[in-house]
Amino acid sequence: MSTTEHGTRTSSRQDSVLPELRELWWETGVRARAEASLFAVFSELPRLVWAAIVVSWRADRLRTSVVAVTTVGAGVMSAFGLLAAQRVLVELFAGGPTADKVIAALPALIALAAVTALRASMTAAMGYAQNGLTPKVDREVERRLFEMTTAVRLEAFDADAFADDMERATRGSTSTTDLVQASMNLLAGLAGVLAVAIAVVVIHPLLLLALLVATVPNGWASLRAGHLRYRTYAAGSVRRRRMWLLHRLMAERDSAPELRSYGLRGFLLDQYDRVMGVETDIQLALARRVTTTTTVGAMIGGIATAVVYVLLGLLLIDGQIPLAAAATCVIAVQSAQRSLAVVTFQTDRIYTEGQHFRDYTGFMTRAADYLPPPAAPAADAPDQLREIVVDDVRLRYPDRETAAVDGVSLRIQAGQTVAFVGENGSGKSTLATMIALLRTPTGGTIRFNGRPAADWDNDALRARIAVVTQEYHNWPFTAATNIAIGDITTVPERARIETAAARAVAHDMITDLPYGYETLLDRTFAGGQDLSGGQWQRITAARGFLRDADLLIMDEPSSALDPRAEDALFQAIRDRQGRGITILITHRLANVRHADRIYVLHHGRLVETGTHDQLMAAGGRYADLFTLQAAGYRTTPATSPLPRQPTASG
Ligand SMILES: Nc1ncnc2c1ncn2[C@@H]1O[C@H](COP(=O)(O)OP(=O)(O)OP(=O)(O)O)[C@@H](O)[C@H]1O
Repeated sequence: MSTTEHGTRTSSRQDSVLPELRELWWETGVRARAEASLFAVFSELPRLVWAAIVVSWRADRLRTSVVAVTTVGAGVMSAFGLLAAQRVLVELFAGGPTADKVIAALPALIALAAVTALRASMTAAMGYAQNGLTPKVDREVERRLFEMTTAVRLEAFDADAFADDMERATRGSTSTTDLVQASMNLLAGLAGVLAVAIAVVVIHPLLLLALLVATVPNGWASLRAGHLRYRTYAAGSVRRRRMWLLHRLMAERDSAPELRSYGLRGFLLDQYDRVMGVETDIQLALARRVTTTTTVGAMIGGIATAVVYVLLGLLLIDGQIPLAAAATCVIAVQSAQRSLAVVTFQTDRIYTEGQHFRDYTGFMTRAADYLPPPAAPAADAPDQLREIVVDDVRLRYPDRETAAVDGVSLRIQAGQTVAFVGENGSGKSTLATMIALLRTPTGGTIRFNGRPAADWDNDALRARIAVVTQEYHNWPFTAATNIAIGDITTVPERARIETAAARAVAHDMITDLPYGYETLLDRTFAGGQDLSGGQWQRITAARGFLRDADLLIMDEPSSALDPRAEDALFQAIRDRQGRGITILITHRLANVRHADRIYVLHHGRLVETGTHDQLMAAGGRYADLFTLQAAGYRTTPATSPLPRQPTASG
């Protein structure tokens, strides 16, 4: 079936709910807010404007003060301007020779020119201060977000919907500048409206009511349109994430080879059509509703303005107001309409951006629950890690029925090299991440030199631990910095970096690169290079060796290494024996033979413990796995000691 046919097929059932469009918990809350009444919008406004002022104040006090003063000043000048204009008209419409009328109007004319110039300079100063505020507010908010996302415990990333929550918070952080700007423009618009209202009331109170009638419908329409747009945004967060994912899968280098070798083009384009079908439909429905709402609002607004002018004419004919006052009133109506248009537009903006801003502040509050507890007063770090005791430790991931690590107890002492072995998913990495203080156990305790982790200064304790994880990250930095990440203070210490690289069999490979240690390891940059999987693994192993930590955890450090590199790496690991603690996780059991102790995990439980010889003699799970693996290296086929895993074909 062609792509177009796929598209047609899916567009005919656009309303069907695709499996990936699952509604998440936070969307329910967002929808409730998005469905708030107009009354709720207005009642929310003062709080949002206040929040904007607080953010702005924190970012730059001087510029915030300038904006506040010029906003009020410009409003006052508007009122004076109108009153001066009325004075000019009164003098010009009075009886007598024209020259006398002009001379009489001259003081008011000079006053009008002065307040107009003053108002213009205040508006210019306000604009200048606002432009300077934008980058400061951006920085203030974004930095706080990054401070939070880099501080939360790893568990946060396991929690359902945390990624969505964070995506929306990122959007919210960029909304803050808009919120601040809109709040200031709103206050400026309100000052303008207030000035006109005061001037109009002086002329005739009834005109104030007419003014409101002329502007409220447009205001309602623009508020409603903003409200609809937000609802659509809220409902589309999961879909947008999916689109982003598809974009990456179809347009990026990493997925390009598999996409072609497995012929995934049609499949992915079909996925795209499905998601976009739903998206397009929703956007079209939104456009229809927004257009209807704004058109109706504009029509009612137009009728209301006509009513205002008719009313003015009637008052004039009736002799209720003089001609000069009526003329001033026309100017006032137009000025008020301009200011009120600003007010309603900015109200809409504040409401819309305010929702995103609340996503940001809400995320910051929720994410704070994942911050590590503050260090105990006077908490310190041990001089050297002498002993690690894992006592009945368990960890269950959110949304998982069973514990990944279930009641594990063990003791590791200084100088020991221990190994965690077991089948895939048996809990080895989870146990190691708890010992590395990256995750907190949901039960039991881990003690370092006899004290629970919570009683130590965790940052200082972590500095004594080096971890090479299975899911290492290829940082877009130079080869030298990629290794220095293991102890970022060593960036300028080339000798240490090179020693660590040599231990991880990475030195020669790095010097062969076009710029040696200064080669940028990311092809997206000019002159950047990419490495093979095994070469990256050597770099990450070097990262682990750099700190010469009291505790080194190596989780599958050799899965991509060639036999020679693997042998050299394990030799370097063995060199630590008797000095520091090393925890080794590997499926290549030949490499754990030298370990002082081997812990065998199965379904999260510790099922066997001992040295290689003890475990082989016991003839249990370890012996089975080892014998099976060893059989693969024999030249003559051996009978498998393990029952084979059932296959799909039986
Ligand atoms: N972030 C996570 N969220 C939910 N479940 C997880 C998470 N990480 C691991 N698990 C689950 O916990 C169990 C133990 O995983 P773990 O990675 O500790 O196993 P492992 O023994 O290291 O496996 P492998 O040999 O494949 O590396 C598995 O069932 C896995 O699916």
